[in-house]
Amino acid sequence: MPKLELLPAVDVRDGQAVRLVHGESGSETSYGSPLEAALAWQNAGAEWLHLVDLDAAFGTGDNRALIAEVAGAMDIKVELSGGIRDDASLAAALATGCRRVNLGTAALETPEWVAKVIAEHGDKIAVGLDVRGTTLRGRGWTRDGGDLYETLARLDSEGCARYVVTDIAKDGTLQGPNLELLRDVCAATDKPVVASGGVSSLDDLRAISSLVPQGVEGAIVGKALYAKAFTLEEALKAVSG
Ligand SMILES: O=C(O)c1ccccc1N[C@@H]1O[C@H](COP(=O)(O)O)[C@@H](O)[C@H]1O
Repeated sequence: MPKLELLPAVDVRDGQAVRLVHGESGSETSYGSPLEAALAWQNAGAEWLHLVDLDAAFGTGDNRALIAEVAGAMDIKVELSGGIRDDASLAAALATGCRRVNLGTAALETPEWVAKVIAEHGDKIAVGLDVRGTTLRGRGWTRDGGDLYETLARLDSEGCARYVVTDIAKDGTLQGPNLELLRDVCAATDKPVVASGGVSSLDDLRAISSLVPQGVEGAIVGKALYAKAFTLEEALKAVSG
């Protein structure tokens, strides 16, 4: 059985690495230079970086040049999110050399475009399913965007390669992941799922690891690393099997 992939997160707002609580604008805690944070995770042994342009996601500008600098400095695989909603933003994202992009709002608001880019780019496209309960949220998680399972069925039928599932109620809270949601999503799709939101401890990572046979491929870890609940080296060891 493959081991759980860990994706340490660097979320960028106004040029800084930040963590939010429940993804709410204004709840930021700042952790300094995004490049330094990303290099620290790479040096600690990460194989992936989850890199988010929060300003682009919220519609408060963008950090496109800085995101390109960070992605370009990485020797590891980069998953890029935030504000990728049309041909121009997708081209800019892919030009960073990232391994894949996450589409959020676009999957809710412009499904035809998303179907087109899934067909064109295959597994370079993942869709972020950011949910409250079973209702999807877009535009910086401020607007409802439909039913999780209806959208998942549509995206599956269009060949979407992978889903990044975030329980907004858990994100940035250090309250533990929503394992029930992950189980339910895995039961509804054959495609791999990356878990996001709530990881607080090595036991949480072990619990997510136990869902690898059901289809969970990876876990995004944010606040717990920045708050030093554990080190990335400890996390990688915990999921190494
Ligand atoms: O990661 C967050 O904390 C976050 C908070 C609020 C909004 C978005 C957030 N993250 C990522 O942004 C994309 C969605 O961006 P868009 O809707 O495509 O512009 C989503 O995949 C999250 O990974």
